[in-house]
Amino acid sequence: MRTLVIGANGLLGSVVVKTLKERGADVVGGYHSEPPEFEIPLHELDITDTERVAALVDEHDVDTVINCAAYTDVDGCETNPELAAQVNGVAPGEIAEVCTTRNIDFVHFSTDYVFAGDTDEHYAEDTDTDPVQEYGASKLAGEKSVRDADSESLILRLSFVYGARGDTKSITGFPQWVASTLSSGDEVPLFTDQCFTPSRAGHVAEATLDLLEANDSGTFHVASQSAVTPYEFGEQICELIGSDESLIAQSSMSDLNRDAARPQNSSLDVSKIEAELGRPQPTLRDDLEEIEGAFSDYML
Ligand SMILES: NC(=O)C1=CN([C@@H]2O[C@H](COP(=O)(O)OP(=O)(O)OC[C@H]3O[C@@H](n4cnc5c(N)ncnc54)[C@H](O)[C@@H]3O)[C@@H](O)[C@H]2O)C=CC1
Repeated sequence: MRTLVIGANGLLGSVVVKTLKERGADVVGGYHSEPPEFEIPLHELDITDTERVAALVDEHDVDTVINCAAYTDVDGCETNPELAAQVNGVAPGEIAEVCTTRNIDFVHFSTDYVFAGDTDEHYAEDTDTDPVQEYGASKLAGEKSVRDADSESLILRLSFVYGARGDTKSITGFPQWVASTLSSGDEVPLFTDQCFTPSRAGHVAEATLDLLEANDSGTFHVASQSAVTPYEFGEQICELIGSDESLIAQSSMSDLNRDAARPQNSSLDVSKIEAELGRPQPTLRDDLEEIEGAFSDYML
């Protein structure tokens, strides 16, 4: 099995590369500007350049393409909707076309932000979509373009991706910010009015490869079974590193002036993938334990 991972320097992409290598697969990586720290064939690649994607697929004779690249800056997408539409909407469909004409597997990732987030329910795969910002609209367009081009593709919707990078093993983003701020003894303001089911990158990578091995296709939600607010997520990080819980302060989404609206509750129903893989999705506590070592710099 030889797999082309596009977006190999992103958080999820780096973890997918690592997981493929652990499973003994040959991996080729495409990255946008900075290469990841892997000893595999690496190529600079813009996913909007479909001819280049096709050339790499042919050059390396890959049998699977996993697209982890996306324009993930939610506020950036709001002010630059044309770029969002091109990178998140059009390009994934063109790559799906490249794959289907060669009869090779294609995996694409989407987001909980395709939903409006104005209900208390968890969203199932077949719930009506209604994104409230350009990022979600562009990702929804990407789902449609992929499905239209390749009905056998796998589309995996994720929610708040976090984890330890596959190459450097370091944590990034929200958990890193919370842990480093707490370990410096500073207060961390965290929203109590937003809710999601965080997707740990390592868990997503394992589930993705298991679905591929089982020859699955279609749309699946891959996330934790725990629906939490950022405040509750922060509390669990605080407990993990042994910090002072009084440093976590309650805040509200309206305290921040951001270009794009966010869904209030974008929690994903994960029962479809649980039934398919025959195992429960992890709780947030399970997931944090898996990457406990990556918090060692912040342990108190
Ligand atoms: N980060 C999150 O909280 C969530 C992410 N997702 C989805 O999960 C997937 C993986 O996201 P992450 O790893 O978290 O994001 P990330 O931002 O860490 O990685 C995205 C990668 O795409 C690359 N990229 C951007 N534009 C590109 C282009 N034109 N050509 C080639 N590469 C390009 C970036 O350089 C980056 O390395 C994406 O499809 C994203 O939409 C879904 C839900 C939540």
